[in-house]
Amino acid sequence: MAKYNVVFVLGGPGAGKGTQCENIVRDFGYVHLSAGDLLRAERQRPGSQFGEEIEGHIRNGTIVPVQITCSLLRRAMEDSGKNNFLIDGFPRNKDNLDGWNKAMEGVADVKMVLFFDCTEKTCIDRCLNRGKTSGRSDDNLESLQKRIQTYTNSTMSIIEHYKKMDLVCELNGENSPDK
Ligand SMILES: Nc1ncnc2c1ncn2[C@@H]1O[C@H](COP(=O)(O)OP(=O)(O)O)[C@@H](O)[C@H]1O
Ligand SMILES: O=c1ccn([C@@H]2O[C@H](COP(=O)(O)OP(=O)(O)O)[C@@H](O)[C@H]2O)c(=O)[nH]1
Ligand SMILES: [Mg+2]
Repeated sequence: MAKYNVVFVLGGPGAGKGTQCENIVRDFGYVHLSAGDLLRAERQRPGSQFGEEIEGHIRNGTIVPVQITCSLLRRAMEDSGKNNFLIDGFPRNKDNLDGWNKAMEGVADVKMVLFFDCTEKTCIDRCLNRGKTSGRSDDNLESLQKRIQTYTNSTMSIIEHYKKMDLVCELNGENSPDK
């Protein structure tokens, strides 16, 4: 049996992944790892050789190469000393999926995928609203349009892949956070 249990949490930008992961942590005691947060922290780390590359992808709504993201996730898992993880915002494309499968086979089992389904309009409205205080370089209309495009063109097929494996639990992202 693999050492780690993983639930992937997917959905468009602003679908509520981070919000619901916090709720799940509060009620069920998983460790929440946001791939985006880990990448933003690595971007800020003095001496990081990946800072500029990460910032370019974030601003453009494109996806950072899996070697970088998967190493950050794996290190965070090891450093936590825990076994059950919510991995939020990953895998986002086929490169992510293939890289994860290669690196984590026998190390982590994907038990389930939580998919927050949300309309484009809600996603955009929420991220623009979040942008008023988030300070994020990608919570603006131009970046958001690219992020939605990446989500439609690259991430949806990953959700489909896990649907075929019968691992997806689909939730309505339009609901209130409590519901
Ligand atoms: N169900 C919801 N209804 C209304 N606003 C929400 C809901 N879920 C999250 N939000 C707000 O929308 C923004 C994006 O939510 P977040 O959890 O960061 O989404 P994601 O991680 O999927 O981008 C945040 O400002 C958050 O407070
Ligand atoms: O596995 C990941 C997760 C995030 N990102 C980058 O980080 C950005 C922000 O991701 P995050 O999940 O924080 O955004 P959210 O969907 O929560 O708004 C994405 O658009 C990508 O550019 C990435 O390249 N790989
Ligand atoms: Mg998030």
